[in-house]
Amino acid sequence: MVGQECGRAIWDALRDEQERLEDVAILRLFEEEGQRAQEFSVEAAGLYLDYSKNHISQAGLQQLLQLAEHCELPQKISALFNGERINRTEDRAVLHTALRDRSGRRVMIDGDDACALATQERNRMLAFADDIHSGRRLGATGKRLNTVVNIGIGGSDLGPVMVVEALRPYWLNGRRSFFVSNVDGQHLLDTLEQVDVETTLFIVASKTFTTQETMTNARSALDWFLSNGGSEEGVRDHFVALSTNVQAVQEFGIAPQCTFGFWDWVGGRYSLWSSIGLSIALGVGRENFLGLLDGAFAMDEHFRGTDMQDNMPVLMALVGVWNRNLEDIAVHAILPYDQHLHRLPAYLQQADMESNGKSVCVNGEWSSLSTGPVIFGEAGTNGQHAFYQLLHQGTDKVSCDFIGAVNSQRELGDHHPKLLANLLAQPRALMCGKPLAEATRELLAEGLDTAAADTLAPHKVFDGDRPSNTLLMDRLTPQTLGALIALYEHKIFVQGVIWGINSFDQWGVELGKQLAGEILPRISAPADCQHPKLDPSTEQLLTWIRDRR
Ligand SMILES: O=P(O)(O)OC[C@H]1O[C@](O)(CO)[C@@H](O)[C@@H]1O
Repeated sequence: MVGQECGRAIWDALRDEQERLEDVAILRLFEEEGQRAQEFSVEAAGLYLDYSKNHISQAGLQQLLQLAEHCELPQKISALFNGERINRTEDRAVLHTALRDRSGRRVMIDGDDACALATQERNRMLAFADDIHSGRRLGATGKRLNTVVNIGIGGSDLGPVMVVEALRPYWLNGRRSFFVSNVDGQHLLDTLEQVDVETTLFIVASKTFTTQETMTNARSALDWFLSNGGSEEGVRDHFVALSTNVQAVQEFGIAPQCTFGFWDWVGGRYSLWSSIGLSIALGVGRENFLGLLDGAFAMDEHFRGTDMQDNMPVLMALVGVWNRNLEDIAVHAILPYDQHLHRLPAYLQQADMESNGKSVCVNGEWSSLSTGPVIFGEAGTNGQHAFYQLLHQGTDKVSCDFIGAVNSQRELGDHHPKLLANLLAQPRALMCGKPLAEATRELLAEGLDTAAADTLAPHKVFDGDRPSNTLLMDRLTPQTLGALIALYEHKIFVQGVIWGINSFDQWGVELGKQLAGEILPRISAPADCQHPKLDPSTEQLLTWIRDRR
């Protein structure tokens, strides 16, 4: 069998296997597949993944591996790392991996070595951070720049803020980091209230340097600087830019020596490893920034060099495909049992949903498969007291990633064992559930009479068989964090390959931007002005707004 026919046959076999498993609980699979716990776990780059609590059999997994082969995954992994222009709709290579490859390997792109370019710019950026740390570079009035306000949104915000929060114990003494993203002026105002004009460095982070939110915030920050004692000459000491658009940066008034660049082969949501990571380097220092890159590189090496059946990102992706396409689970929860990873769900929302929330395949045809799930999440245990009710008893299943460190970055009494106990209990509860008979027995043991126990028991039933992964590391460090982020990046890429979509464009964000541009002039314009009519609902909302402004 070749081509499409072969692909169809694999999908048919997968559906047959899923049907067979409908009456087979995950716990039964542990009995049928004696070594399941060992076989369905993998270790790489300081991370340990147990995916045995998914409702998938060894046979199902083997079929998925065949599917990956059929989709030419190994060739596509090579194409990714070798800088082929796999982002077809934007005609770009996708080389965030080159940003963390410090091995001396060359990856040629348009006649240049991407790794060398990355090293050169990283060295400039890190030297700048060193100068700020050592006091060689000061604010305009001679004071140390101990405060950073990163102005960016999406990939120019979520990665840096997530990493800075995750590496809190690594913060250099006395440094303060703020992140402003929302065009809601309150975000900037609330931040400016907390900073001192003489000691603050503003980082304007935008790949395109055209993004409405970022440019609006940057202009307002500049106005604030100038009207709060900052001088025109002082701008060069207090404003830097991170961008691929050097010309727009210059037009804004930031000089080339205060600009750190990157390239169109770095996608926004994959850019924290580039100059976009300046706020990270300023927060945690050169060594820890490099440690982050090294952790990601270790995962890259595992991903490109390991057979698919032992390859962590591949396995995680395939299990995700099983949950999405065979079990029809449309929502995936990211549940880090680590307070310092509290921004990881938000980061992965962009990484996953902007990458794989697509309906059209690379070949331009509508996808016949469901693609990326809805991603949401919250730091454990907070989520437990908010939405886990639905995870355990809701009508729709949600697949989950439980993530945690064996040793806390900061131990306090018996807090961490309690956190770990919850981390292990939740996936176990989701898988094992609690049948009606057991619920009834417990109620009778509590002293309820039979009628009362029978009435209440159905509410205490957990149907179980709800799938999850558990992802552990020894400790959350720059290295393990780097590996964790790279793991998800590659997982998302593999799923895009299986679904036949381009994970590296984001056309779906354009229409809203375009319409906001059309609506903006109407917010304060009188109702009878010459604009063409919008839909009745939007017109009505505009009237309500205008009447109150
Ligand atoms: O870095 P920029 O160009 O300001 O873009 C910010 C974000 O906007 C998007 O283009 C779309 O929302 C993201 O992909 C990107 O991360």
